[in-house]
Amino acid sequence: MTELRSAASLSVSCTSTSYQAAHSRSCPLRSLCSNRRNCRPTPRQQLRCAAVLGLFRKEAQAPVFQSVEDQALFDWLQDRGLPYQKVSLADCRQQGRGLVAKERVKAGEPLLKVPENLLLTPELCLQHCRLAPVLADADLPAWSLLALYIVDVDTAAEGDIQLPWSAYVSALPRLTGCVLEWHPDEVKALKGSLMAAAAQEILDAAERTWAQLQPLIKQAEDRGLIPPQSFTRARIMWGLSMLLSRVARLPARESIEACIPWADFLNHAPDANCYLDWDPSSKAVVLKPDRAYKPGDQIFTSYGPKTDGELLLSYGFVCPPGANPSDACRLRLAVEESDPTYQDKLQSLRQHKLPTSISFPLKLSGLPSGFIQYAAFVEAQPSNPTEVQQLADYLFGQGSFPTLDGVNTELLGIEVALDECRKALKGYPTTLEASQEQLATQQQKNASSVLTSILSVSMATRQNPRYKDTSVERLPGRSQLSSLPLALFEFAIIAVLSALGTVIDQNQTLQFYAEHYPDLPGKALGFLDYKVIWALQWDHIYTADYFLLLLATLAASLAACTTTRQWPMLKVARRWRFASTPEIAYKRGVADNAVVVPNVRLSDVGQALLTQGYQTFLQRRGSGGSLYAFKGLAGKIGPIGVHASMLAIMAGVSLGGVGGWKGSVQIPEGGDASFRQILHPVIPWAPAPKGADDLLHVNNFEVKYRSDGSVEQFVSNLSVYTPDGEQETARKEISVNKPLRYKGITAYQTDYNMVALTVRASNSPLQPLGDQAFNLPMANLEDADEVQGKLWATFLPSQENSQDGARHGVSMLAKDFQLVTLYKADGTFAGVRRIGSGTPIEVEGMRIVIDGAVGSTGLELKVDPGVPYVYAGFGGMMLTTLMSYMSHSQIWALEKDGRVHVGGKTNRATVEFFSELTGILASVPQQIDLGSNEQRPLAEGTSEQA
Ligand SMILES: C[S@@+](CC[C@H](N)C(=O)[O-])C[C@H]1O[C@@H](n2cnc3c(N)ncnc32)[C@H](O)[C@@H]1O
Repeated sequence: MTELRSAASLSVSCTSTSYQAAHSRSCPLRSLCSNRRNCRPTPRQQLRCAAVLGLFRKEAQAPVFQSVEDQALFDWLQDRGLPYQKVSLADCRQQGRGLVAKERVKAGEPLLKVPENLLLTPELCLQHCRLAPVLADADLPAWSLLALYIVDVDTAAEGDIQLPWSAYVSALPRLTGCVLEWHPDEVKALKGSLMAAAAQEILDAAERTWAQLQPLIKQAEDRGLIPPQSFTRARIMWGLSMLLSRVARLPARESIEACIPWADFLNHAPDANCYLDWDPSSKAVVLKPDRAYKPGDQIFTSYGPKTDGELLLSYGFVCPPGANPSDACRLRLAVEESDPTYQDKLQSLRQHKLPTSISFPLKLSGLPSGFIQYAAFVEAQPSNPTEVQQLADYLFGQGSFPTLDGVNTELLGIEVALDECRKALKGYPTTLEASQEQLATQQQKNASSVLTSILSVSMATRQNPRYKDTSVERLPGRSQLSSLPLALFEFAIIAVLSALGTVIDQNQTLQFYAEHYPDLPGKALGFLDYKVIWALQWDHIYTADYFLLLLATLAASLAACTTTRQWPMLKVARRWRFASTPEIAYKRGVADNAVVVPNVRLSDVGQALLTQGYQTFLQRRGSGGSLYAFKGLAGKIGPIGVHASMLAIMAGVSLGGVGGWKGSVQIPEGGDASFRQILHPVIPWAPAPKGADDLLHVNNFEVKYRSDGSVEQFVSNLSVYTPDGEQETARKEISVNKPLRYKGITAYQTDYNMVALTVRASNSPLQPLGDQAFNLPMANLEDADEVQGKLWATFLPSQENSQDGARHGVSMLAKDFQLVTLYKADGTFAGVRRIGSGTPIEVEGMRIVIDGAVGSTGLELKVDPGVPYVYAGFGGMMLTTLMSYMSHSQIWALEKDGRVHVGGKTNRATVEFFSELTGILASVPQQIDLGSNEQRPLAEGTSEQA
């Protein structure tokens, strides 16, 4: 299909199903092809054609590959018939490359579908290998053939010879971290651990393979099949390490071992319960995932129920501590010599042909068979030899578990096991949650740090305190910063300084502080004088550099706590985590809330939880199932919100402190001033507010009095004009607590003054012609000696210039805007007049009428860019504090052997939670037929993983 008709003339619709009809003559694109008679398109060619025509939208979203090798491999796989994939290759950080869902994937849906011709089997290796002539009679095992061929392809590629499968081999990694790549010293470091023998076994097997291949390689070199010295030991070891980490066994296909390109990009998840296998119906290797995935999720498989040690040796990685339910350690149980029935117990064990001590392999996923019986026997305290005998018969013979003196020996066994496990696992993080959280934050480990962590875990298991909690120690900076005591300490200092800032007047002059905090005996707090205030910057605490630094430190503490603790905990809380064993369900809950409920169905438990407002998720597993339910997730979000709100408040305060402008002014009625004249920046480079050049005009200032003469309110009528004074842009009547807000500038009513009296005074030299009123300026005597409160005064002359040089006239005094008191030239009282009353008074030959008083308004102006943040922060804080009080409760339940095992926990109100859980379980209907596996679907609102 080389020549295509013009795309413009096409009206073909094509589906991916038709695309998958590879090599078929029914390809719908054939109708577009001028060469259609001879057209036998390969899938790759079809794809190219379709891409040109824009027909396959899905394939148009082709994955972005990290390397040309990956791209070449994908092209090659498609050429060889890899069907449309719902997954794409992606960089999965910790795990290297991995497969990620491109679209929704359902649980159990067959994925990948790698066809037969893409399996690299030992037969195929024998067929294509350049050494084939010398291998015919060698009867090599599968792994030797696979390794030899991989190395063959790799070596040939170096000499620019492309053997079949070179696209696959070129995309293989050079290192995996498996034990074949370790330095001998690293292997030696395993001495004493359970892994030492396993590591040696792998190394010995690899050496045996090399020894077996060496003569064959030599023969091939001699016969000129391969270049001399090209198949080195290091290369063969690399080939084997590839197999260790990539070969899959296919049970449904006679358990053959093969490399399965594309499928071998799947990474391992310890809790995955699905394996790659041959699917006879689709004639391909498929993965049926055990859970649903949404686009962007990495698809995981299981490499088998392997311990961390086994994973490390073969694959070069370990799971985070506690995350691998298949991880195992050995626990030795024996009857203690101090046991009063020691001899009787030994005798009974011998009678049942059992050793007097057994080392059991313990896994998080389950206990080894016979462990519980043995533990129960060792721990039980029968009172006489007959009871010992009886117990042994029950436990190790055919009988069921007896109840001994009211003690259920089965449960006793479990208790012993749990106790021993707890002791043995002391070196691990204390809860599974802790390890999940670590998983969320853990960085990718390189091979040596992996080794360190394994060593530390194995040493810690032996309770060596040196090695405890190494993963926590790895992040000292962040963990110290997020420590609660540090944050509380910072808080306390900030609170004390803030309190000082409230008590000590801020932003006053040195003279002010010298007057109010003199360096004299009897200082405030015994030490507080103006020198201390000035030196410690307590005159402007909120903008002092150390105060801002403290705020920044507290902000860093809060941010660190949010990112390293709260956020991972929220992520963990949001994750559905089903318990795979009763022990995990118990362990996730707290001890008091672990319950075994017989004769109920898991779906009924789910139903009961639903009605109590729990989000409930049910996962079916064979005849049983697992359930996870939670409520009150908002309680986990709340603390994050509180921190975010505090950060917003601190950011607002700091911004206001350093990025603001401020100033104060007295403007008489009718007067105006530009904002820029009044305001000055707190720091020189603080940006000017938007309306800085506009004019503030005082239309009117008024003091309102109550009927008893007391002041009710100070009211200023203000306007704002454009800088040229032409256009009024704002107008507002302001009063105390009712400021003017204009383009980020806030003008508060803070003070007032009397500027002049408007009078008429006949015979005064100041009186203009006619009876026109004139303004007589008032002096402010507020700060004069012996004056308390406000007082203004003026003098109205009665003569131009007297001959004796003395000034003749009337003195007028006002304490407020209501009354004026008049005094004669000799200082005697002349009378009182109400301002604006119009009643004249005759003094010093003048007839005086006081028409009014001209006031000036005292305004405090501020620009605080942090205000929106502070308001938002406080609003958020109120809401999120309430949210924080909600309990986050989680419940795990697992149906196994006809019983439902339940574990639950909550972060608050534990007593209420326990009684709620008890009530819920009590409300679940009892079932008669425990054998039935049928599970009713949950009601609406319940998500369910099939
Ligand atoms: C079959 S390959 C998977 C694809 C591989 N990630 C790649 O980039 O080619 C197995 C290798 O993937 C990595 N791997 C798989 N699962 C992992 C996990 N859970 N954590 C860390 N590494 C993992 C290990 O390096 C392992 O040797």
